[in-house]
Amino acid sequence: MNLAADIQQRLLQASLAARAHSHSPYSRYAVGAAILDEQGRIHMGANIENAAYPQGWCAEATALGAMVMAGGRQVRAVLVSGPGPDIITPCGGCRQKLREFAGPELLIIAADPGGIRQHWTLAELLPYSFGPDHLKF
Ligand SMILES: O=c1ccn([C@H]2C[C@H](O)[C@@H](CO)O2)c(=O)[nH]1
Ligand SMILES: [Zn+2]
Repeated sequence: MNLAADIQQRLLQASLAARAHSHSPYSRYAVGAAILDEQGRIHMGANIENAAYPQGWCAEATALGAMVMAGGRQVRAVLVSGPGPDIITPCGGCRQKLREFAGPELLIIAADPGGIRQHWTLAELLPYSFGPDHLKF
């Protein structure tokens, strides 16, 4: 995995700070996400649940929205933090949402308050993915 250690630490701190804003009174599973965009900026998000359960959304979705509204269009890396001890992995829907703004080489990092736990590429988590290029037929 080739993302500088200091940038990974910045993503970790941003993700944990975002996680503190989680609105997750139903699952009590607070999640934070930090996205590194093509301009080297970091965008943050937390999961936001809803009393009408299906209307809640994931931390990755919040962070993607923040990135797009700031003008970012490429995700270079994403760090997702959960409560631990089990390693968090982005849900299937978020893997696809990330695919819109990144290719198979996207670095996905999992963490918890104890630190970074795991690295994957998007290709590992979403093989044979459907992406924007499929619509250039
Ligand atoms: O990668 C993940 C996995 C789960 N959740 C949220 C959705 C829900 O609010 C809670 C429990 O599933 O965690 C995320 O935000 N990101
Ligand atoms: Zn998700």
